[in-house]
Amino acid sequence: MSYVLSIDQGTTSSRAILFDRNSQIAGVTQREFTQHYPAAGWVEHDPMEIWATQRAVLTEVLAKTGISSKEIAAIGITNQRETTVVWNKETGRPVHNAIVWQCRRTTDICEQLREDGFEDYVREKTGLVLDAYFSGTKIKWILDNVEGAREQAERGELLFGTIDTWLTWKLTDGKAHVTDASNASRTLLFDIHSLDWDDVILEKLGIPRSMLPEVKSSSEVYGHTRVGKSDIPVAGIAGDQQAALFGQMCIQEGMAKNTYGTGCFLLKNTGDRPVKSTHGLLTTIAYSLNGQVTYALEGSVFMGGASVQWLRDELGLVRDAADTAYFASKVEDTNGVYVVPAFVGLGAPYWDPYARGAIFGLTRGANRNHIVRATLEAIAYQSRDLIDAMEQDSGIKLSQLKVDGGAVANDFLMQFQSDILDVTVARPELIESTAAGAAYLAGLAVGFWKDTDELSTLVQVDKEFEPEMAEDRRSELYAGWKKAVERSQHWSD
Ligand SMILES: Nc1ncnc2c1ncn2[C@@H]1O[C@H](COP(=O)(O)OP(=O)(O)O)[C@@H](O)[C@H]1O
Ligand SMILES: O=P(O)(O)OC[C@H](O)CO
Repeated sequence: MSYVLSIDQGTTSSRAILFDRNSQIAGVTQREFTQHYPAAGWVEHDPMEIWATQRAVLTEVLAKTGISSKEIAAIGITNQRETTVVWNKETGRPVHNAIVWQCRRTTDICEQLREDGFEDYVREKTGLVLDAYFSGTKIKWILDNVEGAREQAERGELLFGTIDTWLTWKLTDGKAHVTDASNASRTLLFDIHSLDWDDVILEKLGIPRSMLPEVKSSSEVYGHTRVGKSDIPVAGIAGDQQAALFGQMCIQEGMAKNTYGTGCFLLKNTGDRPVKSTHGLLTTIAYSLNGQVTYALEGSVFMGGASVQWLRDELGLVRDAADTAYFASKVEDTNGVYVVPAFVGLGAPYWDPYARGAIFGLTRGANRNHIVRATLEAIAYQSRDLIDAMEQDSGIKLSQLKVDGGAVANDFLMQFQSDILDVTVARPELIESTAAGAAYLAGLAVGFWKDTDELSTLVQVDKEFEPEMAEDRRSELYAGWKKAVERSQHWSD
């Protein structure tokens, strides 16, 4: 057998990617699916459409490459995290659309829990903040709002799963109702210390334990799926950001990756210690492998590449995202301009939902190039905010930042990131780290790859960006950023 197949079920598309033994991509297929916005701030997906598109791309990638199902050693799954599906065990039909991680409909439930003094307990047990982002309150919403759902759940007729669980259940014809520890750690229901569902939180949210999947490691055979005439083991599961961490082989304590997509997701491996953040970062499970759980600290930037889309679509300052590097490099600096892209408030370490976007430092000489450059720089400043917070929380200094995601194609951004952090930024040859991570986890489980030492030899660096900026310049620029952020805060309060 020569390949491992990775299923990458993201927020906007379902993809299938074939990796060979050298971790080279042999084929990719992708299908977008419908986003449902039934009310302001609400986001849903149809779980059957997710399954149909995922199944279709799986078949298509084999047809497109002419690779036989007999050549596939294992399937690994990586997924948009937190998104919640509840379905009937007998019929296999979801009782409601999936409630997507972005959906804000359960903000009031979170507010109520906070008023009840539940926040510290949740933080302590799950490592998360009490927010509508996570699955727990979304399950409660479905049980409270779908007619008859709570009674059915109490009779043991309904199952819950994040997208990994839903897909594994479908792939194995309902035989495996499982998740992995990385996905479980995003539900708001999982005690990341005892590694079990937490009965106090389940009781508070009125969620019967019988709905919940069995929590497995991130690399083992969960079941088999029939493709053509082969029964292929489904053997790896990890949430997409954790899969990217593994795909970049950030397997030692202190190693970190930042994914620059629509938003930026920064994860730092903290080894076998769950580190409690005092700066609003999340404590999460990176992966569970060979009987050992590895933890991570996580922080996210809401507006990463999305702020480049804003330059392109709303301001019309560039025609293509890639042009930003050209315009930014036409000037020596931003001429004192700072863009704070707090369009939806600010996340860690500020957590200010009332902050709003702003451009500071405009003078008569400020032009398009300065604004474009300041927007790219803002992505790097926000990432530095997170890295500083992580260093303070974990006491571990970052030695190198590994990067991936669509926006890492931007050399200007990568160089500025290195300059403002005073750290080497390493861009891998293979920027499909997420899919690679799921493939590696699955391949390890079936012996396709021997161990992480072998995998580490497969991850090749395309380019390393070394810091070139003088320390006093770095301090001056970053101090300006902090001042700009301060001015943008509490705006719509
Ligand atoms: N050369 C570039 N410079 C800056 N931003 C870019 C560049 N290419 C893509 N982007 C940004 O990266 C994002 C797409 O990256 P991707 O990893 O596909 O995101 P996602 O997985 O979140 O959809 C977009 O927001 C886009 O604006
Ligand atoms: O689907 P993505 O890549 O935008 O990732 C979504 C994250 O997993 C949400 O936590």
